[in-house]
Amino acid sequence: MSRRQMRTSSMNLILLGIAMADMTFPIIAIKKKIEFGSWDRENGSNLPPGPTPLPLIGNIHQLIYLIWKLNGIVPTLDFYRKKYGNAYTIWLGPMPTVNITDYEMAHEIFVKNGKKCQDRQLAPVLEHISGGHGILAANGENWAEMRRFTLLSFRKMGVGSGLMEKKIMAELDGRCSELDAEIDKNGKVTVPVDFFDLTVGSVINSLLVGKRFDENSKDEFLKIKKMFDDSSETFNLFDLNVPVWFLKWVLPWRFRITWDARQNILSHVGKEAVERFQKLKDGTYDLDSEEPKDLVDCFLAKMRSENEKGQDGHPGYNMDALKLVLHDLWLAGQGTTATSLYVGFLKLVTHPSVVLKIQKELLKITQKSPSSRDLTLQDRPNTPYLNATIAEIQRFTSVLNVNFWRINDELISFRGFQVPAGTMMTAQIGALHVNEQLFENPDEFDPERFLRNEKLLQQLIPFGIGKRSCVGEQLARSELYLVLGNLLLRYDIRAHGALPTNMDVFPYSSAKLPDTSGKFEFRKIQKT
Ligand code: HEM
Repeated sequence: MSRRQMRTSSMNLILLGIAMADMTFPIIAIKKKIEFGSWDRENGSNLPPGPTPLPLIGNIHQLIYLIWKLNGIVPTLDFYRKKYGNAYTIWLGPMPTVNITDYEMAHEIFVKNGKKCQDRQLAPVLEHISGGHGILAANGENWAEMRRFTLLSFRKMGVGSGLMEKKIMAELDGRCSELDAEIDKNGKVTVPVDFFDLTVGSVINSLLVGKRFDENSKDEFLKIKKMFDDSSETFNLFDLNVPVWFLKWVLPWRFRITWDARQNILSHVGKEAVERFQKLKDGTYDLDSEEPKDLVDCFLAKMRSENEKGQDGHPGYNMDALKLVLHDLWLAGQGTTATSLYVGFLKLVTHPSVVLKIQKELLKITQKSPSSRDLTLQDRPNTPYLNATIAEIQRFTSVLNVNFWRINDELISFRGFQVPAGTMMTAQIGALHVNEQLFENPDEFDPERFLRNEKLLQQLIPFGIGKRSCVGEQLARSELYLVLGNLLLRYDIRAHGALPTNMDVFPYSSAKLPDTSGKFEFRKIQKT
């Protein structure tokens, strides 16, 4: 771990402590108008077991100690699971949080009782930036409308169908032709993490604003990406709860780093939308609502039709909301997918027998006389080994150390527990994916676990569960399948130098960030 990383990690741990001493209660309790004590047994609540909380500070002191001792949030959540079972309560100050680490239980709460827990506990700093618009840091009618709109627009643009597949493949082919040019000269090419970032970033950018990242725009993309990574390094449980005024006045550098990263993404993705809106007003651009070019076109068409309805139109369709939706999709879809691909290749180059099995499976399907072809989404039912490997990669990657909390708006009863309205609850995906009751020997990279027990595929929830689960799941699944599968068909891929082993450089932050210094060597596989 570099000195900078060590500094950030220690800082995160200290901040976690300050945060919990104790901001959470006044902020959430006042906002949600929840009375202190509403979690008492007299009020009919019977929360799952957990460590004994102290007045006001709850379990914060134990949390900080364990996170330090066990070196991370996921091992701490796993420790509590082993001690108290798959549903346990941890008190962040005087606020209880109910944590679930088992699939069946998560399904019972977040799917069967899905409507009762649609709202997120919004990080004040993110809510401040979003103003309640967008998808990620929004709740209620605004969130529901934007989520519906996004899913519908994705469908219109061919996500999950051949149309999107063509776009992903065109992007991959473009990137591969750059690699091939280098291989033709030197016999091999060194591939850093940027390759995955740019491939995924371009697919999302094309979907959102109709542009891929080429030679001219790639530096701009990498700059924004770096800013966002820097802000993610420091974003932890503290930022999820602390009020904006505290950040602004006591830790202005910390507020600025989050604010700048978000504003930069906003202005980058928003620029194209604003320019197009202006052209539409000037009459120099027209919308094709039958075949929208990208998400901006879909939104502008909807905005126009809602405006035409006058008072009856939905007020949520305006330029601010468009910018926020673009921001959220870019933010939520870029790093998650690119990290999964990068971690995937880190695992694959250290497990050559897995690669050989995948290649054998894929060649059987794609290498038919007289020529070979690319792998397509239609092949999925015939590639169980690749499917299992992608599942195992996603289990290992588990992009969130601590999942976003939902807040239930009605009492939820499960397995004899009674969780009153206003409680923070979540399926802790990271901890669930290392639960040895579900995934035997969880530290081992073992794709075949999913072939030995097919039920396991259902119990893996990398995209979350319930009403707030991932909007980009279909897109991400298509990208992972096409990019991983086709790269393995085209190239012999090995490690370039020593590979990093640290899969979570900032184990105290809310997202999992692997050491991205790893590089790969690609050589072309000669095809028939
Ligand atoms: C491998 C890639 C991805 C992973 C592992 C992933 C994972 C997740 C997870 C765990 C959540 C939170 C679920 C919860 O609250 O329980 C989420 C939410 C979300 N994801 Fe993804 N995601 C990925 C790719 C994408 C892509 C490609 C997009 C869009 C282009 C996207 C957009 C979103 C949005 C907008 C939300 C918030 C949904 C809401 O609040 O209603 N994600 N994702």
